Parts: sequence; structure tokens; C-alpha cells
Amino acid sequence: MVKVILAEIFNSWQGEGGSVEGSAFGRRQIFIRFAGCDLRCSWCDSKAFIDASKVKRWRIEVEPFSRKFEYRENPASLDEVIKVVLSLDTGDVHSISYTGGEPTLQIKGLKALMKELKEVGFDNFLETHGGFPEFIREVAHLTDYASVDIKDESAKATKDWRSLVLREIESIRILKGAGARVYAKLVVTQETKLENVRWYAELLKGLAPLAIQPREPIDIPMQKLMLLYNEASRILGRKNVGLSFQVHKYLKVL
Ligand SMILES: C[S@@+](CC[C@H](N)C(=O)[O-])C[C@H]1O[C@@H](n2cnc3c(N)ncnc32)[C@H](O)[C@@H]1O
Ligand SMILES: Nc1nc2[nH]cc(C(=O)O)c2c(=O)[nH]1
Ligand code: SF4
Ligand SMILES: [Mg+2]
Repeated sequence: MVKVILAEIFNSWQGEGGSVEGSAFGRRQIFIRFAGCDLRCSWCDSKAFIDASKVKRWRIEVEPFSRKFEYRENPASLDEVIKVVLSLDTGDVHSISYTGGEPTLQIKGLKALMKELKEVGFDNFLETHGGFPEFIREVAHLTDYASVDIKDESAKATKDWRSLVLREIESIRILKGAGARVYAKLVVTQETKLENVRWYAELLKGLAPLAIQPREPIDIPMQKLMLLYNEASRILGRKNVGLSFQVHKYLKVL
């Protein structure tokens, strides 16, 4: 029996993605956060969950926005996860967000959950770094929406940053080919180089829109953000670039 190592499940509003095509910003979602990640983005806000061996328990926010949690032991069975998702359904849920950590690292469990939750009528929204096109291929046909991060050099996510970016682009291509609504998300910092943004935009041209998301806490000067945006827009087209902020953090919700 497949099991999954989780961090948390909660019902909230999708806080990211802004208004670019394929975004589910402001939609109600049930978030399934997987534990474990192979990357180490310097600014990751989910650091507590990226070493799966340290995530002994997962939590359920029993009532949306209540900060009241129930805890369960890892690993979780798929039946248990489905039951929890159904129990959190507020009737206005747009889609299920699979996030993490990196959900594609647990590809068997991810695939089984996406399949089952689709069968009971939910759309699937995959939040991924896209570094494993071979895993993306396994779930592309089950994916309705995907937000695929392009990891900027300044994230210092891995040593071989350029090859990671190329794999992320390949993942976007696979998802698009399978009919998913896909956008790329680029977290930018003060250190983000204009020449790198130019490169990402060239790779994304004709493929997917770009949501530019300032790293939280925001310290990038607005003049710099404007320059990066302008350059991306010049290459991708003015309708294919937008800003994204982590609005849930301002609302102080999960
Ligand atoms: C925690 S990650 C999990 C999914 C996947 N591992 C990834 O990185 O795309 C979810 C989203 O939060 C974003 N994120 C995490 N920490 C952030 C921060 N400090 N500021 C802005 N965005 C952040 C990531 O870039 C990603 O788009
Ligand atoms: N409300 C809310 N929206 C989100 N969008 C992406 C998130 C994530 O951590 O993947 C996230 C999250 O953690 N909460
Ligand atoms: S890839 Fe995602 S979960 Fe992994 S370290 Fe980076 S932001 Fe965090
Ligand atoms: Mg988050």
C-alpha cells in the first residue's frame, strides 16, 4: 500500500499566482503539503518540512483559519488523506493544491491521490519546482493547473542551477502538452540579475506566462522590480507577465 509523508492539510484561499493565465489566485483550495524536498532555496518559507525524516507528524487545520490543529503520525495512508480532504470541503473548493516540500518526490502517492480526488470531482492544481520532468510525465494527464517555479540563481537552490532551469522548462512543456493550464513562477530578490530574467523569458517565450513573485519579506526595490518586469514583458509579450504576492501572508492565514 502506498503511503505519503505529509506536513499539513488545510483549506484556504490560493494566495499566489496573481492574474496571469492559469493562476488560481483567490480561489478556494484544499492544500496538501508534502514533506521533503531535494532543493534548498535560501528563502524557502517551508524549511521546517524539507527534511522528510524530521517530519514525524502532519497536521490538519480542523476549521479553516482557526489555527486549531489535529496531529497525525507519518506516513499517512491514502484513505486517511482522502477522508481528511472530504471532511475539509466547504463546498466552494476550486481545486486541490499539491504543494510541499516537493510533491513530485513522492510520485506514487501523488499520482494515486490526484487520481482519486479527480474521481470524486476535484480539479488538481500542482505546485512544483519542476526539476523532475520524468515524474511530471507521470502526473501530467491528471493535472488541471500547474504553477512551476523557475528557480533564480539567487535562490541558491542547487549547485547546477542552469540545468535545473532547463529541466523546469521541460516540465512546463510536458504539462502543456498534456493540456494543463500552466504558468511559471519566478521568485525574485535584490540579487536577481537582469540577464538571467532575459534568459528565463527567452526559454518561456511561446510556452507559458510568467508570474514574478518578490521574495518575502519583500526587500527588492520597486525600480528594480519594474526593470525585471519590463524586460520579461518585452520578450514574452505584455499580456504574458504579471506580479504575484503571497497574499495569504498579509491575511495571516495558512
Ligand atoms: C514552498 S514551495 C513548494 C512547492 C515547490 N517546492 C516549489 O518550490 O515550487 C511553494 C511556493 O512558495 C514559494 N515561496 C517559498 N518561500 C517563499 C518566500 N520566502 N517568498 C516568496 N515565495 C516563496 C515558492 O517559490 C513556491 O512557488
Ligand atoms: N494560502 C496559501 N496559498 C499558497 N499558494 C502556494 C502556497 C504554497 O506554500 O505552496 C500557499 C500557501 O501555503 N497558502
Ligand atoms: S523547492 Fe520549494 S520546498 Fe524546496 S526548498 Fe525551494 S521553495 Fe522550499
Ligand atoms: Mg507557502
